[in-house]
Amino acid sequence: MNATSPQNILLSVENLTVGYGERIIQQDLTFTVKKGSIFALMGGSGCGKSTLLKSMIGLLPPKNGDFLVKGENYWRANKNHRVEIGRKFGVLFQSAALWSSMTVGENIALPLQLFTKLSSTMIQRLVEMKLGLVGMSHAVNLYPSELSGGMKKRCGLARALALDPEILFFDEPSAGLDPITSKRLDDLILNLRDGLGTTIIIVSHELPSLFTIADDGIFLDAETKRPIAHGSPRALRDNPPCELVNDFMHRQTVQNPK
Ligand SMILES: Nc1ncnc2c1ncn2[C@@H]1O[C@H](COP(=O)(O)OP(=O)(O)OP(=O)(O)O)[C@@H](O)[C@H]1O
Repeated sequence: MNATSPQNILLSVENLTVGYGERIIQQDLTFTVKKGSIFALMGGSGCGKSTLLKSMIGLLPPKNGDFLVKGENYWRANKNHRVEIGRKFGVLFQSAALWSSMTVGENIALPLQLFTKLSSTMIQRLVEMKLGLVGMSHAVNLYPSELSGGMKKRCGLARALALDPEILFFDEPSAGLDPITSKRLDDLILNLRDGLGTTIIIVSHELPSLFTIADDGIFLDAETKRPIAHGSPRALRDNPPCELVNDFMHRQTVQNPK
């Protein structure tokens, strides 16, 4: 199958406009995400990356345009059907958003209890399996307050994986992590893509991480409120289409000139 054939397209964003109230944040957003790719939403602070992500995960209805998931029109579907389509999604927020009053194991069990009819023994097994995937089996009985930032991220990821999502959305996964922990998270994300075939949409400012893991993406501009470049972070770094993209992609990568 050709890499860009329609069968390979998992998500299509078509002429999407997103914003809050009367305020438009981004418009004319048109792009596709291929199955099994790691797709980056890039751009400077405040350009609207998280706003677009919110529209893609069902938290913010778009002002215009369409968002198709495997050919199904997400926002034009009725609410029940939209929830059903959303069952394909897993989300990891910047804060990991674990419930503080529950242990890690209980946090991961919650979506399984809410959305499946599995027995408690089976749920327990799945919790152990998901924690094993992110290397956090030992944390099953710990509370979020007992975890470091990196551990919280990995447990948040285990919860995002609870329902075997086809599509994972990450909002700034590396924020606040040291470079080694951040690199481990990159490896984990690559393993999910390569091992489970998960498609990943990622918002991140971490250029080294984006150059390592992302194979496609879109660059949003705050001033024109439009996307100004498409392509992988590596391609945009090596062949920037304009000065803004060039500055963004090179600012942190020019190292040891002599
Ligand atoms: N709930 C909200 N209501 C109104 N305006 C908002 C809301 N959330 C964000 N904004 C505004 O939308 C614009 C885009 O914000 P957004 O968080 O999407 O940008 P971003 O590209 O993700 O930024 P950063 O990289 O700094 O996280 C900003 O001007 C912000 O102030």
